[in-house]
Amino acid sequence: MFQISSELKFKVALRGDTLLTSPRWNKGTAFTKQERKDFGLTGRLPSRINTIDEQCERAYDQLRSRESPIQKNSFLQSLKEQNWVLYYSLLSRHIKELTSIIYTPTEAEAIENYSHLFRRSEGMFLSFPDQDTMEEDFLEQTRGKDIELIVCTDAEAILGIGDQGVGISSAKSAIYTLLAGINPANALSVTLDVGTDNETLLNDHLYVGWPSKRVRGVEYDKFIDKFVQLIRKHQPHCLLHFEDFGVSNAQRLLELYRNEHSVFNDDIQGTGAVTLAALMAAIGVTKSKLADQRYVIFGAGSAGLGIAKQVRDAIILIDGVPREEANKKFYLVDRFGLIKPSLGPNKIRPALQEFVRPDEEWSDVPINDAGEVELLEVVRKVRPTVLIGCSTKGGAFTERVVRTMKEGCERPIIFPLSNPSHLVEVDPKDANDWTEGMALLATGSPFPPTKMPNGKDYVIAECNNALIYPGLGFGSMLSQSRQMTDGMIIAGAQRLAALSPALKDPDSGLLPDFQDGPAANLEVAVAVAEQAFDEGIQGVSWSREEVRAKAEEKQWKPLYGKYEYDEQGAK
Ligand SMILES: NC(=O)c1ccc[n+]([C@@H]2O[C@H](COP(=O)([O-])OP(=O)(O)OC[C@H]3O[C@@H](n4cnc5c(N)ncnc54)[C@H](O)[C@@H]3O)[C@@H](O)[C@H]2O)c1
Ligand SMILES: O=C(O)C[C@H](O)C(=O)O
Ligand SMILES: [Mn+2]
Repeated sequence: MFQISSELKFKVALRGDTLLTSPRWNKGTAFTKQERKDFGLTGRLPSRINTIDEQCERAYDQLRSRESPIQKNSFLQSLKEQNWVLYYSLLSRHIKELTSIIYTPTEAEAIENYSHLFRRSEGMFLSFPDQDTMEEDFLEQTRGKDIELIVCTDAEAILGIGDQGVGISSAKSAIYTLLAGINPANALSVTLDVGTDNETLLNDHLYVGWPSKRVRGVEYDKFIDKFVQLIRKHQPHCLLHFEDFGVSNAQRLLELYRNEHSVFNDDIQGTGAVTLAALMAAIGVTKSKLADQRYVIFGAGSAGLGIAKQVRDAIILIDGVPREEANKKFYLVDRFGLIKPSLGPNKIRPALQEFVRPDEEWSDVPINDAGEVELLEVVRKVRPTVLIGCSTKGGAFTERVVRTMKEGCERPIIFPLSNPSHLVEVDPKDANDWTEGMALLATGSPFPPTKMPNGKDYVIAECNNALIYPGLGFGSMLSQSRQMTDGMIIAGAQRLAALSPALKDPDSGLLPDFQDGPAANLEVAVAVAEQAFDEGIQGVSWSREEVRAKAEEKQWKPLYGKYEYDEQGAK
């Protein structure tokens, strides 16, 4: 349980209702008698003074009275709007249970219904038609603030549920606080509203975003550039986290800006890193090497390509394999089947070039009516040891696909990573049954343990980027590196892999449990910051030996401090 720290003291300039309606400063019934007097609250609150434990107990009881996950999500969203300390304190006490409510999978439903559940706006909305005032709008909310983290999205490819217009996902930012201790006052979620091609939203008169088709091409690029340059000008040290951009923009924008600013794309790099960690744990169980695997990746979008590149880079770095040779270990399959040159340039993004398989290799393999090599045929020919899904196609790893894979290798490593839960490429229970308990499994959304043939539970690791991106980001913020380098990301992934419970017991989950997400992300952050020192790109004056102590010191905790009224104090 958290203790009220006598050392935390704040000078606060808000009084009465403005204090009670400030989620950052509100303590509700936990205001002390003295504070009630000093801040004009005595007549505004019932007499009894509660502890944070009592407040959490009450809030948890209220939460439990909501039946469905989406009702619980709405309740927690309201709580966040009322009192940050109480919200994060409650989440911290029930991390595993409540992460699935505020984040994946329930957030998908909240996002889809954003305009109908809308009560109060959160974060910043920068809309295409208002771009002339973008700088003023940005400064209005950020002037005088030390923004360390901006999570931004244009919501074109939210999870696997596609274009959601302004269905904001502020959960990514909340997870930074919950799992890495980022001060929520220093974080900002930004929605870049460039329209939507989602007809349901466009036809919905309650849709709260800009009701127009998506802006694309030069106009889009200019809008994004205006935003990025604004950040470079006014918040040059902040980490810019890109989330859920469409496949035609994600990689491109990352490459465009990553050398100029500390930019991070979660779907590409966060997913690549967490999947690399899970794979390292899996090969620890099978006692093999990354370079010994044959990889089939189904879904060659942001996540699929991010994983291929991340694992390829690790094969080069760790196993010393030349790049060309390492590339050949990957087989990418997308909606048009295996990625090979004869698909033509329209179906192969330039970024996929390194992983295109030669047509000759497939001349003896059956094709479908559209001339494509389907997943089953790829699995038959390649006999992969690793099969990863990030396709948004629920159920794509059929019984035939999984059984065929099992025929070709003893311990198939199968990671169906698409979110939310109903889009999972194979239910882990089925994959476990079809492989007689031999598959090493990890999923993107949380799933319950499955039974092994010997009756033992097999824990399904949650291979979700939330297990690593808060730590990657925190490590970069802590070291004030101007870039998030590949070396920093690999260092984070290696540290996470080293925490795998499967290294001690092969039947345990491949990755730490989400309940241990804060400890895991702290370790990742330390590794990332140390790597920044090793690469000489830290922007701080303290030394590498102090990284851990500085990390612990910097973490925000959901604790009430003592308030003193001061006109010049915080607002
Ligand atoms: N577990 C995680 O941490 C994690 C991280 C990122 C993404 N994801 C999930 O992965 C999925 C993809 O995300 P993304 O960001 O890469 O999206 P994306 O839009 O960039 O990529 C999706 C890719 O899948 C392909 N695809 C669509 N339908 C297909 C089909 N029927 N067969 C084969 N391929 C098909 C698309 O052509 C595209 O290349 C989503 O469900 C997302 O939730 C999971
Ligand atoms: O949001 C998640 O749960 C993971 C990932 O970023 C995704 O897009 O699915
Ligand atoms: Mn995402």
